[in-house]
Amino acid sequence: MLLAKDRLIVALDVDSREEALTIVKALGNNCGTFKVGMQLHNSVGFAITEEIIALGYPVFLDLKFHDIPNTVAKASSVVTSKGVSMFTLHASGGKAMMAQAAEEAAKKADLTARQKPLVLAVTILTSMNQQTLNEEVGMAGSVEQNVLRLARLAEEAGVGGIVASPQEIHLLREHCGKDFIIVTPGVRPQWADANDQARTMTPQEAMAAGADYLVVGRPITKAADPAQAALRIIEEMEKGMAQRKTHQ
Ligand SMILES: O=C(O)c1cc(=O)[nH]c(=O)n1[C@@H]1O[C@H](COP(=O)(O)O)[C@@H](O)[C@H]1O
Repeated sequence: MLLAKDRLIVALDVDSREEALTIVKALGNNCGTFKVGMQLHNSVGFAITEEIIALGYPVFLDLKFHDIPNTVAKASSVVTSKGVSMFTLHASGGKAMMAQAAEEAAKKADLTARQKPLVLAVTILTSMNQQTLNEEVGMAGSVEQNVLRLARLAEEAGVGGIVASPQEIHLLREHCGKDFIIVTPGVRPQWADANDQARTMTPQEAMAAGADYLVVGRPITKAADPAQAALRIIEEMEKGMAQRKTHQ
């Protein structure tokens, strides 16, 4: 049984190795996984992912692959060979893309005796709302309908889980398998700014709704005391997990 702190993923959205390692050292074991995204990866390359793994922390490499199946499958093989624990692709890349990525990652993990990474399909970005989805992107239907459709496609394709906003967790828990992992960014404690996130909930609400992991960036990394902010969030997550148990 994972503790609340093991279910907290901290997004290292910074530009340099030094800034990233300062946060990693400040938080230490007060989070389960560090997320390296396109900002940090494109600034300093794979070296930072390898360095954090060498320090003994799991890394979620969030590069959100979205390309033809062969290209994404090969990229999935590469990131697996680096020893990442989780990585992302866009569910809207389609079933074949997701299935081949999951297959290649599993094959590479076997070949290199690495752990099999959790492949996560991003459904509808948490920065989008009903209006941007329908009017800008041109996807018909509600956000919830689209998240659920893409989540089902991801499950059929054989990836391990999805990324969705906390507001869809109840729906996903109802319709997806119980072992299908739900990772939720767009998490905002009452004391933090929403920034560019549109579909938010507090850490307590997201855990009570049934999230497996929360992704939190700025409320921790931009806090005056990141370790203290992480501890406050973990306490809120614990309360949410306790509520979930009494509901089940
Ligand atoms: O894939 C993600 O991690 C992701 C998907 C999504 O829909 N929304 C989203 O915010 N994220 C990531 O989650 C993190 C959220 O950071 P904060 O908004 O600073 O807490 C960022 O690193 C985003 O790239």
